[in-house]
Amino acid sequence: MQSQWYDNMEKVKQNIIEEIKSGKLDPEHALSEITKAVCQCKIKDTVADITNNLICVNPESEATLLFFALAESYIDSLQNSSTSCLSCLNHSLKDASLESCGKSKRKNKGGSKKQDSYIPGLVKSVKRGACILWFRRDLRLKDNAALFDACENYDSVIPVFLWSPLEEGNLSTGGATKFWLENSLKSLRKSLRTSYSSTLIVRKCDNISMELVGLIRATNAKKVCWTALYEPEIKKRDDTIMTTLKKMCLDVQTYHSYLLYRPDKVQTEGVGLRGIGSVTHFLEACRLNSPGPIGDPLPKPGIIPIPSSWPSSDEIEDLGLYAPPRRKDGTLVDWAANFRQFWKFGEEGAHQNLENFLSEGIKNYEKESCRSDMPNTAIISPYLHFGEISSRSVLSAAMFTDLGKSPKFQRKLAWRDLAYWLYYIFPTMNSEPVRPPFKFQRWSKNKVSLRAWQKGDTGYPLVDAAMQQLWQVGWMNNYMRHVVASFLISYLHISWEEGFKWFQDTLVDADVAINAMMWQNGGFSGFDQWNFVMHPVDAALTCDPKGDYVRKWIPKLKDLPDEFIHQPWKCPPSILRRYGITLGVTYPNRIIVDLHEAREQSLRDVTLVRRKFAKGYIDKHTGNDIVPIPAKILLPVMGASKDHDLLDEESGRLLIPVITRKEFKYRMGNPEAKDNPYNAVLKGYVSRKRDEAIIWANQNDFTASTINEATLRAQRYSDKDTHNSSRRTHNKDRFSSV
Ligand SMILES: Cc1cc2nc3c(=O)[nH]c(=O)nc-3n(C[C@H](O)[C@H](O)[C@H](O)COP(=O)(O)OP(=O)(O)OC[C@H]3O[C@@H](n4cnc5c(N)ncnc54)[C@H](O)[C@@H]3O)c2cc1C
Repeated sequence: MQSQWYDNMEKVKQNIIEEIKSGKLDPEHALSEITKAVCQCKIKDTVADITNNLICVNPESEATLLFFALAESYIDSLQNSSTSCLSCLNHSLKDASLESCGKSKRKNKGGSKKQDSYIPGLVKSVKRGACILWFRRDLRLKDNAALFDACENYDSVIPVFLWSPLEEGNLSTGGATKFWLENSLKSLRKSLRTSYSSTLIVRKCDNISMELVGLIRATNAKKVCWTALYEPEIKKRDDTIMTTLKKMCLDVQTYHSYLLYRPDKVQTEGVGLRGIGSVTHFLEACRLNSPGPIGDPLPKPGIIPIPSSWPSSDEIEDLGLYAPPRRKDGTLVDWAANFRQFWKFGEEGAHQNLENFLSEGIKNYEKESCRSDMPNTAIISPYLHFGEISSRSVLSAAMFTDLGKSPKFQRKLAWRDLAYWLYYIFPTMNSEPVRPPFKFQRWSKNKVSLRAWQKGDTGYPLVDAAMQQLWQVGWMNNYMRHVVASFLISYLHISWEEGFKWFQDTLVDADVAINAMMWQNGGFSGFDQWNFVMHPVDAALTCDPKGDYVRKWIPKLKDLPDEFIHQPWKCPPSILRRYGITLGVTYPNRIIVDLHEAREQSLRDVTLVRRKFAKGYIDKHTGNDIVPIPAKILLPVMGASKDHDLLDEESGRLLIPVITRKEFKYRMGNPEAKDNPYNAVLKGYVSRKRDEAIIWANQNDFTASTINEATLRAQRYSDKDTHNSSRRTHNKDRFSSV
């Protein structure tokens, strides 16, 4: 077959060359003849065969390459004749190959997934001057479609990173993320220099649009491209930049690789709006309505063509991303010293963590991703945030390993996309409750409690260890985020907004969309609502059973025996003394003692607000909260489905019933109830042994049993109370199986 099409092409070529030589055909016309021959199927069967059977199945095959080499030889022989016409041929070839690939893909349905949107490296374009590649949160060389395309099609590629504190400041830019960004940029620039003799131009500016225009003029660039981001504010800014550049007759292109599914393409047709906010609903919407498979990751580009001269650049340090404060004596407070120990920044670090996870951690992921004392999760969130690895690469690598097909891990990646989709629909998700009545929730303004939580000084070792980890390395696993969020919201009664702000500043993966979604869900007011509350002691039985995690992050408690490590207030004073611990001095006393009462107060506060706004905000039949959203906001995501039953004609709003915690519904009907059959507090794996050990230690230590008697009695009483009120029939932590 190969020789057959080669003969055909050869015949076409000879004919055309003869005609050019004899003057019957001018070169421009010749090109259109070739275009017709190839694309309008004069040699239809051959071309279709090749493209269908070779290109899609194996883009690197000899036959495929030969096919395009032949096409290229025409281009070369006619190089000087007409650029516009050449590029026209090139486009036609590309279109033809894409079209045929589409046919082939359909034939291959159910078989291996292939790149659906672009076949790299098949058609060598006529190079078209310089291209500015505007790096943002895609700081990688692998699977970077914008970079790949620029390298394929332009004479030179100018990698640029622009930092405008004015424009980006509100969003992803807490202290920890800025530190991360600085290091990530350094890593990218190093890779560009060592592997490609290229570089990264960085500039600090006020107005990114103007800076880009300046760069275009200085480099005579013909194109600017970038990877799309989806935060509403950034998108709006980017749309304006695109309009400005297009007015300059520039070629401007955006690529979509930040997420698995573009938020503006996910629709609820066939799924409806009920269940919105849950990952199951989201995945179903993607399954039914996504435009196509996500495709395979692209390799790094072979070469990155460099310009003959580089525009000027600031130093990365000049961007002022990491600006540690100075002491009075002038020395720097290098608060990120531990970050450097813990993290390997950049693309290499991302792939290393993923590989470690896929060879080890994933084995325990399904059942024990909650463990804070073991590296059972991927630890890739900051890399995903800054695009040092694409989520497509993560998914694809995971799918290669049997264990990586773990549904739980895949769902976690979907959670990330869900957050962006919700933020796209609800652009104020980071600043106001999605459920309107919760604007009026009573929250504590106690600054001392907030500070204690932020600094890890609550007196609850599990909470404090997590907040210490956050402070020292900018990260904690998902389970621990739930523990500290529950403590802030349900026990300290401090608004989720404070938690959101603190996380934005201290997490290296701080991500407005995800952070806001999670804090709203924890703070009762999100599209979803956690049906659990983490108990600050009992959760440890699930995530840190021996206390190793606490010992690591609070070394002053490290010598405490296992049974006291999560509740030092129960430890006999003689043992505390032996290990040099004085509660209230070397380690704080608990900022709240009666956890049960604190939780009850939280329930009362929620019930109060729900009762006050029952009319219009609670579904009479199910007791679920209702979120009213103007229909016009949701029309773009609804496709052809209209969800008529949810439409309130009078107000033009869709009244969407949302997931509501069972104990809230129970309390609505029974506000004075003393019982709580749906108690959401997770008790962890109840350890009889641990409780017995505590009793024994206290009975055998005279000092303890006298001095601490009152406290212990109160504590036992409150424990008993909480325990009795829980009607759960099994001890397994529900959340760990989510
Ligand atoms: C209150 C709260 C705030 C959070 N804020 C952020 C944040 O600002 N940025 C952030 O990236 N994650 C946030 N998360 C989600 C989650 O805790 C982290 O993504 C996860 O702990 C990162 O660790 P990992 O890479 O080992 O995750 P893995 O468990 O290995 O999961 C792999 C990837 O899936 C994604 N993912 C996992 N869980 C979630 C989730 N619940 N929601 C969305 N995506 C998820 C992340 O990109 C993660 O890297 C928050 C969770 C809570 C409870």
